[in-house]
Amino acid sequence: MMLTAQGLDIGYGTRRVGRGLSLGVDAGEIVCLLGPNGCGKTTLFRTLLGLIPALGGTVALAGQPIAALRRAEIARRIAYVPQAHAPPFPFEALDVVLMGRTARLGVFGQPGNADRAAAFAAMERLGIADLADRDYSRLSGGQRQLVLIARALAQETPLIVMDEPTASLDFGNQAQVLAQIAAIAGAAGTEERSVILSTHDPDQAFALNARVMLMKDGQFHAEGPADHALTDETLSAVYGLPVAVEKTESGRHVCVPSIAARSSTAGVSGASG
Ligand SMILES: Nc1ncnc2c1ncn2[C@@H]1O[C@H](COP(=O)(O)OP(=O)(O)OP(=O)(O)O)[C@@H](O)[C@H]1O
Repeated sequence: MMLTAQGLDIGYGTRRVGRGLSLGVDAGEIVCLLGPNGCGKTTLFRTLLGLIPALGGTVALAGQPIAALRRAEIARRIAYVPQAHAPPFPFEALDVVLMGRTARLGVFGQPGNADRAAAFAAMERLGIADLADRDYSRLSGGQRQLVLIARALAQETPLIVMDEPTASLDFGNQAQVLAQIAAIAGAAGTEERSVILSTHDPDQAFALNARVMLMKDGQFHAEGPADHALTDETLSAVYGLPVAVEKTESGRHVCVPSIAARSSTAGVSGASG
């Protein structure tokens, strides 16, 4: 197991956001965390990364308790792709990607040509090499997100944690990033790489053939392969409205929320009256 959490209680100081959370991430696996706004996804990620302490339970990386690992040791094992925000001062995009190499350098190490090459290669892989010398703070939200994913790739860790990696991306870039996530997982040289991501789009869990952790109010409501964990019943219960999981002619699963209730009839009677 690349990462295991057992009986994890998460939150901030005395404010408990979730309790009794257990999960494991295997080598090469994609785990998809789904759940409504505020259910605790980001808080769980921060706890798994050791950025905030667990309020109970344990997190272990390759069998070692995260509480006993130094920051640099954690950074060699997990890369974090946070939600993209503009930084307060300008950096070249390539320099942002280069930050992913920092964990691999010694205390006084400066990134060298090999690091710059690795950073640039990560950008090329994501199709954003043309952004390398652009000011990161002036990129679009989607471009910034891709730069942060490149940074995580350049970090060359066995596990990447991504907090809503497609949130600010357009339709085409969402599909591109999903394809990259599928390619990234299970293909890091000789070792297998794992990805754990959160998303608001359950269709993505199907598209990625991911293992799903479906969260509600700080607890796991359902878990397992997408077609097992994501059903009409579980999605309707967690999101609080009727949802139907349907299969398209091409064999893809899509999750369709009910939004029909008022609009059509009200609109028609309003127009005729
Ligand atoms: N620094 C903080 N201090 C105290 N409470 C916080 C802090 N950050 C978040 N919370 C609270 O913790 C709960 C879970 O928030 P979290 O950001 O983990 O949810 P989320 O599932 O990631 O939501 P979203 O889908 O909207 O991003 C929320 O009620 C939030 O208000």
